[in-house]
Amino acid sequence: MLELRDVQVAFDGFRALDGVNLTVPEGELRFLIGPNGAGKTTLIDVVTGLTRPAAGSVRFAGQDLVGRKEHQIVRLGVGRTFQTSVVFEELTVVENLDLAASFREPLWALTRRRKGVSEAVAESLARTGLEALAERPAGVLSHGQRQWLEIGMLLAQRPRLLLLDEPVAGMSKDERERTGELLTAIAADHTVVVVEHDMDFLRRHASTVTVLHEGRVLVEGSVDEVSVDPRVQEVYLGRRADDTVGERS
Ligand SMILES: Nc1ncnc2c1ncn2[C@@H]1O[C@H](COP(=O)(O)OP(=O)(O)OP(=O)(O)O)[C@@H](O)[C@H]1O
Repeated sequence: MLELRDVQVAFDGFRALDGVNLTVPEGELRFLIGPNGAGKTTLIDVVTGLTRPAAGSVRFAGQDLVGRKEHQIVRLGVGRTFQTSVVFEELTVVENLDLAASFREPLWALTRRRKGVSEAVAESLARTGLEALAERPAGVLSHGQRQWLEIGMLLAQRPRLLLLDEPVAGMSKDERERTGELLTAIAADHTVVVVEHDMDFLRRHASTVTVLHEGRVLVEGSVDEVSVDPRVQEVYLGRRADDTVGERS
């Protein structure tokens, strides 16, 4: 379980997070939305140790995360994707997965590794549906396949909590659908937090949505509850929430 209490982050006096309270129970697929600058990426940065909050607590699976280094938080089972790609184009799909998986292994395990793919890598390939592309260089993947590879690279690290920043941005309709199914499948045995703006996507795949605005949690509820909430509509410039939310990125 992930729990943020009264988390505050300030950049030169500007309050990017202004007292965020958020609880994500184990095994939930939680969507995080909010206008540009609402603090969504900052929230992920705080959980993953990239940004240290000025105040508040961040707990995951009984551990306090504040003050820990990024790699320590990864080892506690928290993984994230970035808005920018971390894939090595010259390496094959399986090599990228292998490299990601090795991040959590001690050095002796790397030197003693047998030939062939590890269980974690094989599982990631199967889950993301990339088996047929395993030996292709990552550079030849389509945009959608590349995003799945990044999710696979996270899975290969065997996290318990995954934080995904706009995983369907730039994807085709079919790719979005497959990603929604993938996220739902992953949430069967992980806790997943997804930053996403696309309202159609949320309607199809989200159960609970948290709306951030100006560094605070504005509303939390089902997609239907959230999209008709007057506070959410007002935040999205008084237009129909589903129009505006869909446009922003
Ligand atoms: N390192 C930083 N230094 C200064 N200001 C920052 C920094 N990181 C974020 N901010 C500011 O904090 C606010 C929240 O940013 P954040 O990226 O978390 O928003 P967001 O909700 O993810 O927005 P977007 O949808 O545009 O990605 C923004 O006003 C941003 O300009």
